[in-house]
Amino acid sequence: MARFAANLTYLFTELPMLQRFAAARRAGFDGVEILFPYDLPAKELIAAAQESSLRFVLMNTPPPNWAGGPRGFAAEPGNETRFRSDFDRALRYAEALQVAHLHVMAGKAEGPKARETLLRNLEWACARAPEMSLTLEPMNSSDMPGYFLDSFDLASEIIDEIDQPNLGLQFDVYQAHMIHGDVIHTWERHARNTHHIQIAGCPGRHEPRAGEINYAGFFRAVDAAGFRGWVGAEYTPRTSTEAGLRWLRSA
Ligand SMILES: O=C(O)C(=O)[C@@H](O)CO
Ligand SMILES: [Mg+2]
Repeated sequence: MARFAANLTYLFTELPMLQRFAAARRAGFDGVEILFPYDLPAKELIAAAQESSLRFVLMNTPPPNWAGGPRGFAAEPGNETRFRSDFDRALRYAEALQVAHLHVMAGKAEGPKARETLLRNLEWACARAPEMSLTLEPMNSSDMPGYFLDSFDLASEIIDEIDQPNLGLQFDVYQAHMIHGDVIHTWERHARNTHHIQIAGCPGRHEPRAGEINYAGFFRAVDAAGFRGWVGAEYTPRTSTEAGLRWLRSA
C-alpha cells in the first residue's frame, strides 16, 4: 500500500506555508512535498515537519533564478559549472530536510548535445550524492514547452544508461496521461525505474479519481508491481483543498 504526501506548493494554499504542514497531517497525509523551498529557512521547515510528524518526501533542484524562471538546467550545454554549484546548494538543503527524493530538473534544451550534457551532469550528481534518491520527471509540452525530458521513454533510457541505484523516475500520472495517453501501459513499461509517483486528475490537473484517468486501475497496477514508495498529491484543488480530499479518505 502506497503512502501519500501532500504537495504543499499546490495544496493547503489557503494557509501560509508553515501552517500547511499541520493541515496536511490533520487531513491524513504522512508526508509533504515542496517544489522550491529555498526562500524559507530550512530550520523552520524542519520544525514544522517534526511538529506534525511528517516526512519530507520531495523537493526540486532550483530554477536558474531562485525566485522563478524556467525549470532547471541540467540539460543545458554551457551551464555545467552553475549546475554543480546549484546542485550542491540543493543537496545541502535536501540533506538538512532529510528528503526522500531530490528531483533534478532538466530545463529547456534539445538535441544530442543537450542529451550528452544531461548524462554528464547526472553521472556527476549520482556520484556526488550516493545516499540521495535523485529523480527525473518527464513534462508534457503543453504545460512546459521545450522541456528536454518530454517522454517517459527518454527518461528511462537515460536512467538505464547511467545505471546507478540512486537515479530513478518520478512517475507523474498526470504527465504520463498528457504525454502518452495510456497511463497503465506507460506504468508497466517504466515501473522498474520508478522511485516516486505523483497524481492529479485530467483534464485540468485537479483532484485525482475524477476525469479521464482510471486511478482505480492504476493503483491496482502499482500494487501488482510491488511499489512501496510515496505518492505525492500534486494538483490544483477545484475549490478548497479540504473539500476535495474525498479521494484520500477512500484510498
Ligand atoms: O510539474 C510537475 O509535474 C512537477 O512535478 C514539478 O516538480 C515541476 O516543477
Ligand atoms: Mg509532477
